[in-house]
Amino acid sequence: MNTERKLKVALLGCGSVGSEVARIMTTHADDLAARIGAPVELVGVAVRRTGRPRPGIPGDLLTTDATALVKRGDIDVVIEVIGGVEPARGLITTAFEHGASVVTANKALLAEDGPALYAAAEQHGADLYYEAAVAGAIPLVRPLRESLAGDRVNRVLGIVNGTTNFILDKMDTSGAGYAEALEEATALGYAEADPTADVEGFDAAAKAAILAGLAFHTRVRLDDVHREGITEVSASDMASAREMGCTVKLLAICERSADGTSVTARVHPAMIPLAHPLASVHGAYNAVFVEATAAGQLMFYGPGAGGSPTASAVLGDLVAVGRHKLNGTRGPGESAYAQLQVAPMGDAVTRYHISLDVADKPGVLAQVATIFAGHDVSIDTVRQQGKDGEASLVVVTHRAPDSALRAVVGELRKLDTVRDVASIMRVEGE
Ligand SMILES: NC(=O)c1ccc[n+]([C@@H]2O[C@H](COP(=O)([O-])OP(=O)(O)OC[C@H]3O[C@@H](n4cnc5c(N)ncnc54)[C@H](O)[C@@H]3O)[C@@H](O)[C@H]2O)c1
Ligand SMILES: N[C@@H](CCO)C(=O)O
Ligand code: NA
Repeated sequence: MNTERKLKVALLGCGSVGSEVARIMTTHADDLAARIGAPVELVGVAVRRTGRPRPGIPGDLLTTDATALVKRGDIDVVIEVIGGVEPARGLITTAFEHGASVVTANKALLAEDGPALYAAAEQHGADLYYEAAVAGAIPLVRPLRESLAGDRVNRVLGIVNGTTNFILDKMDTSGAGYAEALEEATALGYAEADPTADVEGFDAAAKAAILAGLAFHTRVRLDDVHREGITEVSASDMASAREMGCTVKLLAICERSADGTSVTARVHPAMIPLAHPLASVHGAYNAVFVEATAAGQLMFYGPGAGGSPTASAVLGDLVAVGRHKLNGTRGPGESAYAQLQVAPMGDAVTRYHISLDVADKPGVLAQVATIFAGHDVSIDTVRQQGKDGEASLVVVTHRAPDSALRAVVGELRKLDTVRDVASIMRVEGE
């Protein structure tokens, strides 16, 4: 080990993740030094307020001037765990300009401006590592960026948001409504005071953009990802899923088209069969399937959130980046050479579960079936239950383009005999 040389690290942000990063850097200092090849020295911690005691962090390391910290010029690695787009973006760019490599957990920033960050890293000969940004502790970024770099990934499908998985799991197991389940997620500290990013699917969509970019070697931005959150999922949707032998999960799905020329990325709630491994992902856990031509199907599972699990991923990146710094090498930069077209949601191929309230009289089923046939959508199953001249009809389709399925629903709504389209949910995982 090179004890003359120290790896100087600056930490930006000392919240849930940052405080755990600082703690593990101290408690595992000897192992980290042995693995990197030089001792790690935490030279500064940027916080919003310095007054509060931070166990294990000497007070003289704390500063409220993050910009001055990243401009010191002697920092090897900046760890950014502030979150959000600004000031994180400016601080990371300044860190590169002053010779540091960067480890970040910031999916929102990467999904918004990843290419510019990569370009800045490239320009200054630095590393940009972000294993913690997707699925917390679960190694997923590095497998896609490195281990599977020789294969052709065709699909990434999984649960990448712990908060929403906790809420949906609670609704499924206890019959609770959405509001009640969200309240419990907030009380347990999974959901933040403002849970919008999680429940509206923004967090999962940012992760989907990052995963799609890595999987398909193509730039995919947050705006390219079709996004639906879980706020409209009702206890009755959950009950119909159960009746079909399914549960409801918020899924992120990134797929290469059948002809290989385009990709789609989407986040939405979907029914999945109880026998599917994703149905057994409970609480705030995450799980992601990666399907590749040579490798076949791989499953990654584990804690996708929380201070300590996320710090594990940050520290793994610190070791990788630290080794490169000492050896004067770099890890992989951006790989977006494939430049595949990112197709709209209408091109995604999926299945629908549609519940309709209809008039219970001759010819209604035929009318409904004609609309499906008119858009080339094949019906898998139909279930009807009649009562007092009205009937509830549940139609499950085979796979079809989302645009065709949406057109079917539009026409069904116009039929006089269809009183209400009570719910529409996609079905995945079969
Ligand atoms: N918590 C998780 O489970 C988790 C999992 C994966 C990724 N992440 C990501 O990690 C990052 C940090 O998340 P967190 O949960 O620790 O958030 P957090 O809110 O607990 O911590 C962020 C900290 O940054 C501080 N901060 C804000 N502006 C600052 C500034 N200008 N200078 C210095 N400090 C500043 C805040 O005071 C806060 O203490 C985010 O990008 C988040 O998306 C979090
Ligand atoms: N809010 C995120 C944190 C991890 O990225 C979640 O619930 O999964
Ligand atoms: Na990860």
